[in-house]
Amino acid sequence: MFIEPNHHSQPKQTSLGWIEVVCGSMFSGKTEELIRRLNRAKIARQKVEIFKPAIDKRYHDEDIVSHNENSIRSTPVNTSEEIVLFAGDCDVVGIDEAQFLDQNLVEVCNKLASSGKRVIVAGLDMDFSGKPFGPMPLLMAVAEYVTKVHAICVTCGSVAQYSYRKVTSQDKILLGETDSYEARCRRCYHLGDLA
Ligand SMILES: Nc1ncnc2c1ncn2[C@@H]1O[C@H](COP(=O)(O)OP(=O)(O)O)[C@@H](O)[C@H]1O
Ligand SMILES: Cc1cn([C@H]2C[C@H](O)[C@@H](COP(=O)(O)O)O2)c(=O)[nH]c1=O
Ligand SMILES: [Zn+2]
Repeated sequence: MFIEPNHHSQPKQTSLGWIEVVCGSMFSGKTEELIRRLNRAKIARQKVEIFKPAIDKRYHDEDIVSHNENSIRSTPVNTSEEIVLFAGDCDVVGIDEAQFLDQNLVEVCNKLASSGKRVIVAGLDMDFSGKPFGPMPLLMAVAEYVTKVHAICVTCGSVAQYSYRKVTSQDKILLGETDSYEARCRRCYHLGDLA
């Protein structure tokens, strides 16, 4: 649980920011947790700017939407550098689906945090094949705080950290929901179709 700092009590130049990463599999609650932290920052009257990769248009062009239909308005970006341009003088930067952004996101987040902003990044730590996804592992390395959230294995009910792909595509990027993916624990993930 994070206690939101009061950015109004200190001049911006003297306060350092930081990076928080929220990671895990699909359906683990990353977006819910991101929205929760951003809404609390808004309640604290902090200026919040929220971004998502433009390719993720599953539910809505601009809104970030969780699997249980919580939503928050965001700005779609094509590159991580656009985040620096649009962040302006905000106190808090939120980024969802960070796994789809370029590796430069690490430098962008460091720059934003060093300029006094709280940066909250959510994304998949692993792709469907169990490999680290995009800039997420590097972000986890440089972040002050990393929260790994877990889903429930749809096969056995255990704690799930894998996003099991139910269709044959081997493309790293394949947008989808329960049509193409399910959350699985280690055992059921490795059992594959036998689970
Ligand atoms: N297998 C599952 N395990 C846990 N939650 C699930 C599962 N399938 C669907 N959900 C729903 O997904 C919600 C989390 O959605 P969301 O925050 O969008 O996850 P993420 O961004 O990690 O994919 C849960 O609160 C729950 O309502
Ligand atoms: C595992 C995996 C997922 N994706 C896609 C599928 C969804 O569109 C998003 C993840 O969304 P969520 O908010 O975390 O549920 O990523 C992909 O393209 N490749 C993968 O390997
Ligand atoms: Zn299982």
